[in-house]
Amino acid sequence: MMQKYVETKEEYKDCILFYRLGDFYEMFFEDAKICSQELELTLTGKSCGLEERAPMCGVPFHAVDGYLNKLVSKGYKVAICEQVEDPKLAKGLVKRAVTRVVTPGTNLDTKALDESRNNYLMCVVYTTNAYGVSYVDVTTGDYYLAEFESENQLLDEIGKVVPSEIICNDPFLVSGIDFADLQARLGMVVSAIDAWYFDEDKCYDTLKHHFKVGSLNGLGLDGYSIGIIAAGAALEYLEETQKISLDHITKITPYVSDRYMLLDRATRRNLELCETMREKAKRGSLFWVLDKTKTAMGARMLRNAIEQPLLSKEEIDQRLDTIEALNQNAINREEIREYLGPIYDLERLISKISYRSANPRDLIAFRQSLSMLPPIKQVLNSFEEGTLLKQYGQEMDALEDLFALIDASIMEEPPLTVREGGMIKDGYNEEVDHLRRAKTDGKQWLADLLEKEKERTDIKNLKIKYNKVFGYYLEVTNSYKDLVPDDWTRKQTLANAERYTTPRLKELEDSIMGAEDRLCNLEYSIFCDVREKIYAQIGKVQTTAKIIAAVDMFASLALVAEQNNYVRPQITTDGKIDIREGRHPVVEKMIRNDMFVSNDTYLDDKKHKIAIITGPNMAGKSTYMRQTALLVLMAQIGSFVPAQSAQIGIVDRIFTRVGASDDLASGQSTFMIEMTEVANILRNATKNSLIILDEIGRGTSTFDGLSIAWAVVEYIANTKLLGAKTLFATHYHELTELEGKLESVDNYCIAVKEQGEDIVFLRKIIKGGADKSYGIQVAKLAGVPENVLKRAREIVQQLSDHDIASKAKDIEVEYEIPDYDYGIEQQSKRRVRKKTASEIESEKLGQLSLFDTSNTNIKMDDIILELHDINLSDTTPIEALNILYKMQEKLKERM
Ligand SMILES: Nc1ncnc2c1ncn2[C@@H]1O[C@H](COP(=O)(O)OP(=O)(O)OP(=O)(O)O)[C@@H](O)[C@H]1O
Repeated sequence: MMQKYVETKEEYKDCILFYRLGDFYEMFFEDAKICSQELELTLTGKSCGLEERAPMCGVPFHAVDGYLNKLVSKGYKVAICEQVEDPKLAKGLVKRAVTRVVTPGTNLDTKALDESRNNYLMCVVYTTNAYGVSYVDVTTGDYYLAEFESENQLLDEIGKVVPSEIICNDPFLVSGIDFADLQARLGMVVSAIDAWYFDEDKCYDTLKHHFKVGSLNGLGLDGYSIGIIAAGAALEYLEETQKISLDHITKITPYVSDRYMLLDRATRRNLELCETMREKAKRGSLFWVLDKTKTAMGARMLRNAIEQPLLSKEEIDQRLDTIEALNQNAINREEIREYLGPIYDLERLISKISYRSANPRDLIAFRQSLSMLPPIKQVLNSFEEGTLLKQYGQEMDALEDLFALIDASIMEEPPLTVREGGMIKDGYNEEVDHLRRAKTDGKQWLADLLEKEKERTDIKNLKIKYNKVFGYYLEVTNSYKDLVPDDWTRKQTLANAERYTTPRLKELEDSIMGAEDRLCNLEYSIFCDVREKIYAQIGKVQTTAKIIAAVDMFASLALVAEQNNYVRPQITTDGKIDIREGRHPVVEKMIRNDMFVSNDTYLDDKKHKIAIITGPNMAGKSTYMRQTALLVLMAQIGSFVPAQSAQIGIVDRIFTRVGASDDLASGQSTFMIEMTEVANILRNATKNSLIILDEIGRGTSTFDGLSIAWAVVEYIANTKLLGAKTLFATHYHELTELEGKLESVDNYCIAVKEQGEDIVFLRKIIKGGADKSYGIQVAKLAGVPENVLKRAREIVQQLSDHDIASKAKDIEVEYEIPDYDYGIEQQSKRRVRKKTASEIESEKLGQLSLFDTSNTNIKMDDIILELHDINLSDTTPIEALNILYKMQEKLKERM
């Protein structure tokens, strides 16, 4: 047995092997150690012919689901090895085989999954210069494919889809994506699968075979090639590892990127669309505010809509019309929502039916859901001709025949198991009724026999009992033992009773038990037949489920709009964003008593492209900018928006660069991440994009930061270069000078009121630049000790006496200094460059006079060698000062 085990384990090296032994799944060796730790199981041992006993632990077969889910949710893959023949009939060792491999992306146990999100398995295939991607949710049958040219686009897609598991071919792993990092950061399992899965011909054949078509032409996949490979490989992998029917995957949808607004992964995270940045929680996200859906299907559709704002005015307007129609008829809306309440997850139920694991209770849940369809259809039909809702009403199949079928066949409260009978309703099948009667009549037969034997033997407390081992028997307590007649046969002796059978009792037992067995088998086959009949209509059920999801999503958006006083945005294509009295949808819910202060936004693609926003810390700059991005995004998903009025010119992309991101695990410095994101924005934004930049340049020295920020604004403002609409928050007040210099830049600030030494935040955005930073006042609010504040005030005073910033502007001094970035050979070569910010700052502080090496004949090499790793621009002024000071000391020594 252990030898067989080792052979099987060899085949499933990357999985934990659950090896079925009787009523347990056992794990051995390393697997046992992992499981004992992760599942808190006792580690025992088993002799296995080796010197040491094999570490072993096990879980009971009937409770396996919980343990499986625990392992899978921790990112393990589990191979289930079952006994595939009846142990009683086995000659020698019982045959065993792996029947399923459970992984995070293929978990079918819906109890373990978040119902408001899809559980995707993503397959990525990398060829010379493109990525083919496909993602499948086995629990719903959703199946997509896409193609991307760059790694960046692929990572954005991963950020959108958030699959639970990625499978890929080898080149993908070596193409530059660090999959261990991906695994750690995104918490998803990434693994390479065999190359044969990606064989092009085989992938085409897999798809043709699955969709039962002679060619792929009819599937709408024209123009896709590598995407098809990913799709074929994904399907093949599922077939191989799951060994379940995949018939519920009835269509494949190509992802059409020009239908949706492009949101990169940093923006998704920064805008907290479906989860918050830090806690990764739903509460505090846009989804949290907008989700009042009643069904799991509706929640998933809403989440997908939030992740994919639209670009077409027609499509957006159609959604807005739908919400308006629902709110003009709030009674209908609430009626629909009431009917939606009892609807279970039809998509996941029909998938369960498709892979034949649905039990009778699932069918009852299905029936209960179906019972709500006719009234919903009726309400939908009452909407005006031409509306989407009316269209849904007309298209929706209320599936009354399936309801009638389950209603007539399956009992109201059936057992969970399918093999023990008690599922099929009386009157549905004649033979079932007949066998049931035999069962009840059998009881009477037994009662009659008992009476007769009591009379004959005079054993007063004679009983007929039943157990699984002995079947029916007569039980006599010891006090009556002497009265037992000769024709009874003893079956068992207990401490104070004896058990007997008689020929007649045996006869009755046979017919009763026979009826029981036949009934169970018959009920099971009828149940399977009902399940098949439902399965036969899977296409209709899936279409109806999508309509229900959409209706639920719209009803939710409508209700949220009404409850929170949102307005319908006016969607245009003129590039103008004109929001009056806009509010942040999440922050306004988080703060108490309607304290949120609304603000206007005006941007266009001509004279008001860029708004530079200054104002003290805590004033509300970030909130304001995110609010603008969120309102545009909400409008483009077709939702009403929190404002008094909003005119939204469709944007093709939203980019954000906000605060420190949580990419620290990737091993990059904060400043490096900041600059990477800025670079990404400048490379990918178009003149129709909306860009949110929050304090860029903050991560480096003041002057470098200011210069970068300045140059970025210039670049964006220049129509020939970029010309995108931009909100730019900054603490560099110097940037406000750009208003005069660049035509399309406006200054705004968030107002505060001074009250003695303190400030009061007014949260109102007004024209003009802020005059002060109020950093110390905010530090006071945060509880920084008074003596620190006092000292800070003194330093501010000193610094402003020097007025570094204004003098810095005039400095154009150029002097010779080696460039540290050059190779050793070139280091003595003198280059001309301007002073760095740190040097100027140091100079102005009067603590160091800058040295000039031009009149000395010192070779710089030695000093440079020591300073080689130090980049001045990455240091604080004080550090820069120290470095320069050390250099000066060394120079003095040499001189
Ligand atoms: N319009 C508003 N109405 C009411 N409260 C607001 C408003 N805007 C912001 N706030 C509150 O002020 C807090 C600080 O806002 P925010 O983080 O946007 O400030 P900030 O100016 O970006 O600060 P910093 O420059 O320090 O990053 C928010 O958490 C929010 O609770």
